[in-house]
Formats: sequence, C-alpha cells, structure tokens
Amino acid sequence: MTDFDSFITGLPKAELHLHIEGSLEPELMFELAHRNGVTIPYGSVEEVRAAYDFSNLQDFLDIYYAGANVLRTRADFHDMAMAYFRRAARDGVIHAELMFDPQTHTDRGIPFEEVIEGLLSAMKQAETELGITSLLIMSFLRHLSEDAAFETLAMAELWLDRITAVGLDSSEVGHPPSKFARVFAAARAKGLRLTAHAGEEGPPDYVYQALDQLQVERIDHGNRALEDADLTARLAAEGMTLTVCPLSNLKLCVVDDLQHHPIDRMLGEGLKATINSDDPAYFGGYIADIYRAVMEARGLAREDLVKLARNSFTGSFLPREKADACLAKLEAFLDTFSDALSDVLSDAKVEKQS
Ligand SMILES: Nc1ncnc2[nH]cnc12
Ligand SMILES: [Zn+2]
Repeated sequence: MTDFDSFITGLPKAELHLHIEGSLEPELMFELAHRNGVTIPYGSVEEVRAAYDFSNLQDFLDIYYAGANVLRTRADFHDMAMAYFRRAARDGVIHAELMFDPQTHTDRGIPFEEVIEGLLSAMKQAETELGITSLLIMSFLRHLSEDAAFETLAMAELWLDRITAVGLDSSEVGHPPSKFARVFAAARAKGLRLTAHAGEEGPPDYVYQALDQLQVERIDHGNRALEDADLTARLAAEGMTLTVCPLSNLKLCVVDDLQHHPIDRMLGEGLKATINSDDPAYFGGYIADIYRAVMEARGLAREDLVKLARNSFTGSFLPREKADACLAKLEAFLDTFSDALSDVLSDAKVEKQS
C-alpha cells in the first residue's frame, strides 16, 4: 500500500449517505436467495454485475428494488448491514448514518420489525466489534403517496427512540419535496431530524422546496443547486451539509465523467460538501475508493480530503460532543500520519547520504 492509499483509508471519516439496501453485494444476494428459496433472474454473480449498467436513476432503482427481494428475515438485514460495516471499517469509517427504505420491504409483506431489528442488532455488533458508531435514517419512497409515508411513520412508532432522522429518496423528477411537507412536519414534531434527496436529477427548485417546505438540515446530493447562484450562496451561508456521491453521479449519468464532477467547485463555493458511496454494491466502490477517485480525477489536495472528512463529522447527526470526539480522532490521525511521513522522509534522506 502506498502512503497515499494508507492516508486515504486511514483518514477517519463518517459516511452520511448510504442506502443499506444498496450495499447488498451480488455474492450475498445469491446466498440470501438460496437461504430463503427465492429465485433471482440471474445465473451468476458475473451476470448480476453485468446488469449494473445504468442510464439514469430510474434504470438503477428498478434493479435495486428487485435485488432487495431476497431480503426476508431479520438475519438477512443483520448480515447485509454487518457486511457493510466490515467493509466500511477497512476504509476508515468510524461513524455511519444508514438510510433504510421500510416501504421496499413492508410492501412485500416483510414486517417492519424484521427490518429494523436486524439492522439494530448489526449496529450494536458493529460498535462492539469494530468500534463504528451508527444511526438510522428512515427514508420515505417519494414515488409512493403521502398517505403511504404517514403509514410508514406510524409503523415506526415503537422504534422512534432508535431512529434519528427521516429522509426522502427514490424517483426524484415528478415527486417534489412539497408532496411530503406534512409528513416531514409530523416527523419533526416527533423529534426526528430531517434530510432529503434533492437536486440529484431534479431542478434547483426541489432544493429550495427541501429547505423551505421540508426544513431539512441536510441535502442529499444537491448537485443541481449549482445551477442557481443565489441558491448556492444561500447553502454556503447557511452552512448546509451536502452529502455528495461522486461515483453514484457517474454511474447514474448525472455527470458524464468524474473529471467533470463539481466536488471541488462545491468546496470552492464554500459549500459544506461530504463524500459518500450511496449504493456501493451497485456503483462499484466504497468510500475510500471514492475519495481516491475524486482526488485523481479532480486533483484535490490532501487538505481538501481532510476538509471533506471534517465536514462528514460536523455535518453528521451526532450530538455535538460525539462529533467532537470523532474530530479529535481525525486530528490525532493527522498528527501521527505526518510524524510517520516525516520519519519516512528523514530515513530516506539518511539512506541517500550514507
Ligand atoms: N441515488 C439515489 N437516489 C434516489 N433514491 C435512491 N435510493 C437508493 N439510491 C438512491
Ligand atoms: Zn441516495
């Protein structure tokens, strides 16, 4: 491993935009299909991966919802989440905020309890075995109705003390945030934090709606906000966290090339951007891969990566003192890394001289 790789994987970071169903790797999909006697329309892991060739968000969502059909029991949800945590730990993730889509499962007859208890048990195990803290963001599917979102909120009632936030995902265009203003107000009244996907494929107006009508504390994606200078300035002035997903943007054709990704423009405009994997099993990369890819494609400096990692903690839904503890781990890593680096450099100097 190069110094550069060990810096990127070792850099303590939080993942704020991760759909846990999007971490279901084809190998585990086959295993769960077998375990549960579910047939899937693929003959091999290679065939599954070959199907992951998307032209837009909807293309991906069709395959993603079909993939989730192998998830049946709490053990399945547990195993999927543990696989994510193990992989994320190798990439320096010390805190993860997991989005889950209950409606993807309850609409197939899987009880809400099976979904959430499986995730919660994995979260507990990840904290004791891997030292990763995590929390849950319950996301409403925006292609479904407002009533359906209210029913989901009602189903969650018994677990509200273990759900930190609500989110809004799925097909964006044609399903503006305004459709969910009342359910977000109800969630806020219950003490839940708020985030929403906006400006991934949808126009800047959807970002305004998320801010003004949903009163979100974070914007998931937010790329298209850059089309509106006033909106960009407002997001910067309000210190709004954007959970940006560069590899997802590439795979879903939001950008045509990572070399055209606006991540550094976002930072340059003073936006509080973070880097995230979105659906790593479908887009072919976990968080450190994405830090590395944007660094290479956009020529980000090491300081930019540190800024992105810092933003991931200050933009998290962690209470202030826990976020500060994560930031302290980041600073300690930077100290030891620069010490180690200067040792390597001075050893090299001594070797050269002798
Ligand atoms: N990138 C994305 N946008 C909207 N909904 C999603 N669900 C999973 N990934 C998503
Ligand atoms: Zn997403």
